[in-house]
Amino acid sequence: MCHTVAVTERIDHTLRGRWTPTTAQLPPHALRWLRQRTGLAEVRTPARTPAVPASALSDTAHTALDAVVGPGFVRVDRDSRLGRAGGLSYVDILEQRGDGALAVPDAVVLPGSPEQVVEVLRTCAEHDVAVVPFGGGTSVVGGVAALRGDKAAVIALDLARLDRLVSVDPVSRIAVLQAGLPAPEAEKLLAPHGFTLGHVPQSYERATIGGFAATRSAGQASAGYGRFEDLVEGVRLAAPVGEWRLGAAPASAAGPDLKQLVIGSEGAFGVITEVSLRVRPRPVVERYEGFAVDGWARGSDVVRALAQRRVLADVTRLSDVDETEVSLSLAGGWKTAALKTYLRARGLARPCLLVLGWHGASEDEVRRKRRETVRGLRLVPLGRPLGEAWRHGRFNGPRQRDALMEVGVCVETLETATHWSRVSELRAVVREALRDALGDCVVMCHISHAYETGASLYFTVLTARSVADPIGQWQVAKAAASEAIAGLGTISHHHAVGRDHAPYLETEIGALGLDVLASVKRTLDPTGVLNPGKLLPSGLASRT
Ligand SMILES: Cc1cc2nc3c(=O)[nH]c(=O)nc-3n(C[C@H](O)[C@H](O)[C@H](O)COP(=O)(O)OP(=O)(O)OC[C@H]3O[C@@H](n4cnc5c(N)ncnc54)[C@H](O)[C@@H]3O)c2cc1C
Repeated sequence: MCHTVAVTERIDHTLRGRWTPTTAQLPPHALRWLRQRTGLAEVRTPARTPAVPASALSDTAHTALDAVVGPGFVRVDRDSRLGRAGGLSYVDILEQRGDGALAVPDAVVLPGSPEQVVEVLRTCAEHDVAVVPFGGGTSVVGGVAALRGDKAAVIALDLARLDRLVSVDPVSRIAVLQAGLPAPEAEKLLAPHGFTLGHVPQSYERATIGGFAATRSAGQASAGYGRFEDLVEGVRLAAPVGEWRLGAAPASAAGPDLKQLVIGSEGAFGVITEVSLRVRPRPVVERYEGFAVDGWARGSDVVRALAQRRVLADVTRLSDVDETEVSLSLAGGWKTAALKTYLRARGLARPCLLVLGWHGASEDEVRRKRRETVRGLRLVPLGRPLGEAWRHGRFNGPRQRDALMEVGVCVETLETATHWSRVSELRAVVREALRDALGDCVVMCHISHAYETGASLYFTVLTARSVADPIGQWQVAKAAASEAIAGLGTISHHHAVGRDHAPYLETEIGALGLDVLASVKRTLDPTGVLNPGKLLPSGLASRT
């Protein structure tokens, strides 16, 4: 295990003006704590500028694409191409820092309408060009890696120009939104109609409507508003073979729900151009509070009871002992010291932080919902400031990651889900696999999505980054964790499959499941131009 601190340049994740530039600095006490726990020492490894090869897009393909989207919307300049080279996983960021080979698209193509998307796909199929649909580019599973498979070139199909609110049906509470709309813009367009989607993942600032649908995303308020797929009423999909529209009614017995073949298809079957979504009245009151429970077992029992009594707060998030300790250690200051004293005084030897948040149309409604949630649980209340502090900092994760990476930390997350009877076992085996693979490391876990039958587990890992092979170091740990998960839980609760989980998909859906998906792909994308190497393991789509 390497024990180093790498002082590096920062990577700017701002794309199209979205994503607040990093300002977070690690305070000295946090750095001291990290050195103690992971053995960091200090060396300098400045980021290198990644190599950008000449574009392999042929002149004929370029001219044909120009004819579809209009001049200026096929871009081959270095900055446009680099800006769409990969997503935001730890490995993506290492590659963007020059650690490892970064796949750069040969061009960025920006269609202006759903019809143009169909034409772009046909043109790409004709000219042997692979297509990577690109929404906000926040994938953390290699979903937007610019892989060309066996094609001559690869484009990033940037959906930024599909940015309209197409219609609102206030009676049915349905809005049709174009796929390239980033979440904050979608909310701005819905607000004058009095509606919200209530979908707030940590990648909210950059992620798009199409990206949410394509990855089966889950937001922080999933207990109240549902996962993204629960909001989807209908989809409009562009495929190389033509257009497919699905979702005629709120419920249907007309055979299997084919919409579900599109939701979660990760750009491998087609490009989602519009989504009909269930919208809800915007909440007037939001209230967040912190609570503590003693130990993980008791904490997960509490969340299970809430889910099974169907009184989960709209936001329900339980940190394990390690995550609670790290939050308190990194926060520092006299307030944290007072909180630790208070927890000890209340007899909590192994405190786990529980954040609960309720949304409603009035103070009365929120008070009623709160009463129903906390009734009979004997939680230790930590007050509204702690809940508000969580809300205030809830998009800070990526910024903290940048600050940690800057001082030489390997920091990454992974997530899964399972049934309640296996939640604690799954947490234990993943922690053990990560520790065996990484040596000195901190592994934290929380539940942020709960269901009557089970919950998601979200892990964050911190260790000293290997200078010699930072990507290999994480890949070994990720493989160990994925193998530990196989058979006990899902390979992904909300991050999707992408490139990184594709080798493990068969363990979850079986060889027959892979064949079903491959045959759907062959029907919609017969020449296999769409997102090679994502969702389905490479080569599978062409298997007969
Ligand atoms: C810091 C951070 C926090 C995150 N937190 C959460 C979280 O709380 N919850 C959560 O669910 N996810 C989270 N994610 C993961 C990610 O934000 C989601 O997967 C999100 O849904 C991706 O949206 P996007 O628009 O950025 O899609 P992209 O990253 O652009 O694309 C994701 C995948 O979908 C495909 N795709 C994109 N748009 C379309 C389209 N219109 N049609 C067909 N395919 C398309 C891409 O080809 C790719 O395979 C997080 C990511 C980061 C970096």
